[in-house]
Amino acid sequence: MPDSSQRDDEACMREAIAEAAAATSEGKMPFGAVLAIDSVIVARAHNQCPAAAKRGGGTGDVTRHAEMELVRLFTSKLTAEERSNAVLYTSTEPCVMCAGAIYWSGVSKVVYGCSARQLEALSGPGGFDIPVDTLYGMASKGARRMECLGPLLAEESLQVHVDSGVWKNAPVPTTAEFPPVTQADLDIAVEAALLKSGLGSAKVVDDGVVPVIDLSVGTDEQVAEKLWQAAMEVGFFCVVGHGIDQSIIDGAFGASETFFAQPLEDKKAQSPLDMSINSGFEYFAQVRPSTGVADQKESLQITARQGCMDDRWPSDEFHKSADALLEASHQLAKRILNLLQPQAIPHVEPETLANSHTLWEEDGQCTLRFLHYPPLDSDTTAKLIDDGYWRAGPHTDWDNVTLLYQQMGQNGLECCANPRTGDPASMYWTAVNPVEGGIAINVGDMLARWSDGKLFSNLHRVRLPPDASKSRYSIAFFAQSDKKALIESKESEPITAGDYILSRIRSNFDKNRTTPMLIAIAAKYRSLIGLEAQRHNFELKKELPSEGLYYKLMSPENMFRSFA
Ligand SMILES: O=C(O)CCC(=O)C(=O)O
Ligand SMILES: [Fe+2]
Repeated sequence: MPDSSQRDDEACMREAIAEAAAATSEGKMPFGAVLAIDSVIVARAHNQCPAAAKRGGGTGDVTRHAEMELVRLFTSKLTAEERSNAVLYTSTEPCVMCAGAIYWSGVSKVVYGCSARQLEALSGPGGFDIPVDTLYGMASKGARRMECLGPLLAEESLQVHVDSGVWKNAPVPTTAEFPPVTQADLDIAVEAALLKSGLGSAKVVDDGVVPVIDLSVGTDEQVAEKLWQAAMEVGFFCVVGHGIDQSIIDGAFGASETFFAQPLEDKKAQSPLDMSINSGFEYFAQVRPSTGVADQKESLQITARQGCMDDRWPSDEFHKSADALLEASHQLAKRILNLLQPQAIPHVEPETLANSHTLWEEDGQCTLRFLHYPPLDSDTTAKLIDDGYWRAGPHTDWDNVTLLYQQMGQNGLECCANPRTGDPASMYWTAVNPVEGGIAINVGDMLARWSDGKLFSNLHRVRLPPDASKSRYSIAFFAQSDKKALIESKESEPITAGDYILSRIRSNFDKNRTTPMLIAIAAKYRSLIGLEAQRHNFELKKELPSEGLYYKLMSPENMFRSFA
């Protein structure tokens, strides 16, 4: 039976361990500490070093260990006498730096959870070579003594270290220990695993293997079969013979160049951004979860829903050109979806998928996005590439299919297998260069959901070329089912397309959704993709220097599918 002082020590230690867990949920290193006087907690703190920095993914103040934070906090508030009655509880045996700070703080006793040696089994050698009691013994020779106790509740403290997912030798919990994995969980894990994928060492296959399919050759069945193969094997393909008049495409690119050539203030004034409806002009504002920095682009979003573009058309000419391309793209997307549906979603009525896309109706979600990647001088470009910037950072689209219009000579788009496919051998980037008269097409997450993963959405990105002295223009049409359309997959719960998009936003940015299961999944995909995972994109991004707009982008309320 523990005596009352041991019970008190354990109660206080649990508070220190809770602080360590709080650090994890903020994307910080998993260490916590509290100060107690007569077993009443009077101060608490946790580590403030970003976990991503530990993995080489960012910067951080390395002195912000939990004990340092705590000592700084209470030494400025408590008298010397109060401090001499205080006990400091820390979830893990202090390092040399913190041991020094604790000693100088004048507390009477320090209690630690797991020992540094125990942590080393998870972390690998960590430079904690001098056990802290030896250290205090040495320091207090001839001066005052400070009591040192531990390990205490080591297992509970170590569990927080394991759950944090930051230590390379920590066992990855098996899924058997957790509830079944849902699609939303997978989505979060994959998004998490994407972080820094833009900087990954994946090889680039420049003379890519993106299939080119002529839609005007063969029967519908034959074309459907070719599309299906391409969608299954590569996820990206290029269609020619699609029936869209080149003059419509050229007209839209012309309107795009005219619009983007204007002064920034004019563009903002002509088409003000409303992120809640994903409409309007955006300038270097879209931050990808995979990179944590803004895409080097400006774009104009047109969401084809009633009212979304009211007072947002830059000009009548632009309106006319955009409408023509929107209409033609909508028709082509519907045709492609009709061809894919029998194999992708055999359990729903024919044409259900295609018919779930309306234009300009009450709950339409199709979007046409005009993109411009402005030219840069060579010094700026070199610096941006060095700092991990992309014209468009790696991402998957959230829609059913995307039609992407490119212009000859304006390369840079690359695609890569989705980590969900689970085949590390296919994790390389392939150029998706423009093809004369062709439209690049890719599968998005929504179709992956409809089809229970028979089809996968692909990662893709737009490279910042070493010579970025010329603009790149592209136009993307995102075919997205109407808000009220029900995505009836066989294996996942039915969900409306509107809620699906919202859940993607929430799942990415709701820090409360952190569970050990997600950590396990992220760890699994991290090893598959060979990239650093980061479970707390939202929290991590709060660390990054960014403009106000960025915070708006990150907030679920304000950000309606602006990451597609
Ligand atoms: O500009 C491009 O080629 C790709 C754009 C893209 O992937 C997107 O906006 O989702
Ligand atoms: Fe995209």
